[in-house]
Amino acid sequence: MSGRVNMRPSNKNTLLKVVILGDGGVGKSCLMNRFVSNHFDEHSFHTIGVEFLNKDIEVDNETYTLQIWDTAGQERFKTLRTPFYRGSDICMLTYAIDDKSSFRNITMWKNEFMYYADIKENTHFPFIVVGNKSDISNEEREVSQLELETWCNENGIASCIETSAKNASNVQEAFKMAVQHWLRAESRADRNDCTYSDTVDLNKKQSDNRSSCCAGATDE
Ligand SMILES: Nc1nc2c(ncn2[C@@H]2O[C@H](COP(=O)(O)OP(=O)(O)OP(=O)(O)O)[C@@H](O)[C@H]2O)c(=O)[nH]1
Repeated sequence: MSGRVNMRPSNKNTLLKVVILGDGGVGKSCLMNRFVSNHFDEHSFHTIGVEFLNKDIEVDNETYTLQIWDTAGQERFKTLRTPFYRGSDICMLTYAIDDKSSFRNITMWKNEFMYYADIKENTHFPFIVVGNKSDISNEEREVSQLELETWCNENGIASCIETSAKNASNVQEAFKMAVQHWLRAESRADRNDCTYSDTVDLNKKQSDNRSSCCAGATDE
């Protein structure tokens, strides 16, 4: 028996909830607007609470509907944003590469997300780290790509990318990378569940109304 079990009808898009977190001013709203409407606002206002937009994306010949939640990064809006973390499929931890303190704070954002989304430690949750404003000059840069990669390695995060919402560099790629990361996490979870079901004691009497993650699996 092989392969992961796809339980959804093939004509339905998978809906993925993506939450974008990071300090106020790093460009979360601009990233979402660049991705959804290919638009950039030089004078973007601070977000109050949360806003969300949907956008379809094709990855590996499958279409996914991303429900993107743009949150308010300012500390005073914490109680307005945290109730929306639960049920997220992907978390985008965002900083601005010309703002070192926003980079240092991604640890705080990760912890805040884990706590309010109720994600257990050691869970392979699909985080992606995004260093935005890559259009700035070298003189203005405060966080190197090496620092980004080192932080991700130390924190067990496999996906990181530098973007510019301003000139659209890597924005599509960041969301695509996020979905690919989610797919890897899903297939790992499926494998773990199937490993469990493979080791069920067949001599033990089982109830008739049991459910199995591997129901409908086919031999290939
Ligand atoms: N140079 C440059 N500026 C950007 C980029 N993305 C956003 N900005 C600017 O950064 C400022 C803040 O952008 P927002 O998208 O509102 O930031 P935010 O993270 O949503 O901020 P909060 O809503 O307060 O959490 C705006 O003036 C944007 O024009 C980028 O890629 N490059």
